[in-house]
Amino acid sequence: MTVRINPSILSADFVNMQTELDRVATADLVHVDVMDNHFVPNLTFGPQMVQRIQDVSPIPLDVHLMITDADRWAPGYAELGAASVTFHAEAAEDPVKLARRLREIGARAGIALKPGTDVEPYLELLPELDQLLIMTVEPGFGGQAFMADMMPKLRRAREVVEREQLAVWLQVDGGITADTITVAADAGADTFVAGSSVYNSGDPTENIAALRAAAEAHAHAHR
Ligand SMILES: O=C(CO)[C@H](O)[C@H](O)COP(=O)(O)O
Repeated sequence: MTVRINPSILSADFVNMQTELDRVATADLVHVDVMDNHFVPNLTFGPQMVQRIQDVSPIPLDVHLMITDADRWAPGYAELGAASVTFHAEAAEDPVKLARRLREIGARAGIALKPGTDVEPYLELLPELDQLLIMTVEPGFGGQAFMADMMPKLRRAREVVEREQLAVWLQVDGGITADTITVAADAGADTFVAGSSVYNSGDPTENIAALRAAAEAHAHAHR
């Protein structure tokens, strides 16, 4: 199983974004948290900033929209060249229609589930998706503690992906460290978003390598 490490620039220095992107060039995709202060109580940036990130990033963009009215805004992020665009299940009127639109434009389409959102109603949508994001913190802020009680959702999604032989990436986001990543890998995640543990101490390249090694050991042991 391929493991992907996606550093979250929510923990980066926004004033030196180009340098911060270059520091995570050994990762797979850069996770870009778009927050509107409506869907979550925090505000980051919008399409103009993400366009500039796209222009200068050494690796592809994994855009995570924590915004209301995803139907209106999500296609623009696909159009600017993001490799993947993930919206929250509650934020789209018709998640399947929006996922199809994103794929038509050429992006990978993802749905994100907050901790309080049940996975069951979304399992049948998996064939329409390229990735499913199981949040392991309440969306909105970096630096929160990993919620291990989300693992049953992940195991359930992994079960369906394996049974149906789907090429859907299972992503976790929130509180991912070299310790917690092993728990998420054991439960079936293959794509790991990490903000604080990549940027907040030490060297991002070494942190990414440590996360990758820990996840790979468990992803392989698991299957
Ligand atoms: O989506 C997010 C918050 O809503 C962030 O991507 C996530 O929290 C990453 O930060 P950390 O690794 O510090 O938990």
